[in-house]
Amino acid sequence: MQERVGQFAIRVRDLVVGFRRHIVIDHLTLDVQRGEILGLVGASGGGKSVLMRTIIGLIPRLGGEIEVMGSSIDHDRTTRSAAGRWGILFQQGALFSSLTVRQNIQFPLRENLVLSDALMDEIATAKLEMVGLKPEDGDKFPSELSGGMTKRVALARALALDPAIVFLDEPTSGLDPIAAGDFDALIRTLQKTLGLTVFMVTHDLASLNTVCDRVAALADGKIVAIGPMRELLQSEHSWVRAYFHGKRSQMLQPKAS
Ligand SMILES: Nc1ncnc2c1ncn2[C@@H]1O[C@H](COP(=O)(O)OP(=O)(O)OP(=O)(O)O)[C@@H](O)[C@H]1O
Repeated sequence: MQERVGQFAIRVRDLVVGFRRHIVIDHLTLDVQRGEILGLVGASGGGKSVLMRTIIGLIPRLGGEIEVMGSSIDHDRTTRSAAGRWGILFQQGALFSSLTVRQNIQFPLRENLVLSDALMDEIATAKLEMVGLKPEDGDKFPSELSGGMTKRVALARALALDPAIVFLDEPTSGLDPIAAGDFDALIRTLQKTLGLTVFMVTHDLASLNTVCDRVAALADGKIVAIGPMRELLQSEHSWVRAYFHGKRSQMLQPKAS
């Protein structure tokens, strides 16, 4: 099939990443389509975070090519020039504990733009609303937030610069199933209303089932299967089969009547 120009938010070709003699990502190729929610699964320590951090230019690569929204990613020059192209939600939320929620959301704005205080406040209030929080939550400090609220604030901060892509590292970890389901619904709503591309590392089988358009499985440093969840469930790859058809996964799947 001929590829349309601009169809991909992220294109990774033949990527190699390693530390000393330890190769973590081994000639990996991956396309993420614009506007899709892609879930990335893989064994613990298998390289999911390394892949995500390499795509956003935080880790240098040993070989291969990375393109994000049509621009190639260069480890040394990425951080500043990339501002606004993507937002990131790290695993623990990573909010600044000495700043209020509002100041946390405004942090990327202050770093990258020159705006009046009034406009900054307006933007922070709009982002809070976008993630289902109240304007008065903006005055709280991170220590006063529940786990679910922390994730929402971290998401609001990731959205501060109106990015085209958001990277989410295990967004529902540590949340109870109801809060996790609510967060999944929020991600889906934002993807639909803002046309976001979402790259999500997750172990959460419910998220993979309900939110992701496609799921990519990382094993042996490569993407060994990619497609809608129903296709992943049919994969013959031994690790993918063990992941989705192992005892714990079976418990989550409805029993045939
Ligand atoms: N800065 C670093 N220096 C050296 N080794 C690293 C570094 N960052 C990651 N690694 C190694 O790379 C491998 C992949 O780590 P990574 O954090 O990407 O795994 P993961 O798939 O995200 O795991 P988990 O699901 O447990 O979070 C591990 O062996 C880890 O020790």
